[in-house]
Amino acid sequence: MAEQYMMPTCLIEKKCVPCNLKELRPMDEDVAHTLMPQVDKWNLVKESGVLKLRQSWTVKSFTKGLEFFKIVANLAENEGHHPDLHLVNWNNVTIEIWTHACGGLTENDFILAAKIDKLNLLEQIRRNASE
Ligand SMILES: C[C@H](O)[C@H](O)[C@H]1CNC2=NC(N)=NC(=O)C2=N1
Repeated sequence: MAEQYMMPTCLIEKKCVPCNLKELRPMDEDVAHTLMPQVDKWNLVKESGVLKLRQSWTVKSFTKGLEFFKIVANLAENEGHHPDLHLVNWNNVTIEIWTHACGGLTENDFILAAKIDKLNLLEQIRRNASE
C-alpha cells in the first residue's frame, strides 16, 4: 500500500475513492511530506497524533464565508470526501482535511486539497459579488 504513495502522482487528475476499505491505514508522516509540494498552500499539522492538512483564509464577510463553504461542499460531494469547515470570528475560514475512517491522512485528503486550491475560492466569491 505504501509504495503507491512513494511515486508523487498528479493529484489534481485523480478522484477520491470510498473510504470503506477495512484495511485503510493512515499514511506515514514521511510519505505525507512527499505529497506536500503538490498542495503547497496547505500546512501539514498533527493534532493529538492525527495528521491533517490545514489552510486558512480571511473573507470579506460572514456570508462570504458561507458562500466559500458552499463551493467547497459541492466539490466534496462530487468527490465523496469531506473536509472539516471552520468559520470563526465572523470572517476567518479554516479548512482541515483528514480521513476520519482511518484517523489520519490518505491520498483522498491530498486530492481534495489540490482540487480546493484549483477552485481559486477567493477569486470566485469576489466574482459572485460583481454579478
Ligand atoms: C463511503 C464514504 O467514502 C465515506 O463515508 C466517506 C465520506 N466522506 C469522508 N470524508 C472524510 N474526510 N473522511 C472519511 O472517512 C469519509 N468517509
